[in-house]
Amino acid sequence: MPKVTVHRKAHFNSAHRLYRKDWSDEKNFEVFNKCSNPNFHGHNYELIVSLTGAIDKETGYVYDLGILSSLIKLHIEENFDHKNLNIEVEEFKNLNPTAENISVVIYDKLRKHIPNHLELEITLYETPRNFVTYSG
Ligand SMILES: Nc1nc2c(c(=O)[nH]1)N=C([C@H](O)[C@H](O)COP(=O)(O)OP(=O)(O)OP(=O)(O)O)CN2
Ligand SMILES: [Zn+2]
Repeated sequence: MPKVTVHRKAHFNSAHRLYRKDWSDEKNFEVFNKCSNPNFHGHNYELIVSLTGAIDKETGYVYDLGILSSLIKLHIEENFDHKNLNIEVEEFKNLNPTAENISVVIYDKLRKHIPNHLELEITLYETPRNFVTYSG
């Protein structure tokens, strides 16, 4: 049975600040540099959600990309788009919103809505040149 991967792209624009509350501004600047600016900065995040599995004999689908698009809109875009991640998104109130941590949060939010037999991979571009992947 061949396994095929389907991908859906999405995007959201968010502000964030990389820092630790228990460090001084100086120490945060030493480690996170300009990304620790106390006044925040923003990114146009590009997200790719990938599902791998067998092709369903009846539908010819691995998974309906229309349903995947709706899941991403409901669970990711509505929570993250045009938000300050540190202040407005519960998951990052005590978690540094690095691309690594954001991709794990996205994975955890989507995993529970995706059938168990499908593998899920998150690819998150923070800038056109900085991106991370996470697959659980
Ligand atoms: N491992 C990680 N490193 C960095 C992260 C991250 O999430 N994980 N994030 C940042 C900052 O958010 C920063 O804002 C990224 O912007 P920048 O350094 O300007 O990235 P560019 O790709 O635009 O930079 P160029 O060097 O001009 O290509 C930093 N590191
Ligand atoms: Zn940043």
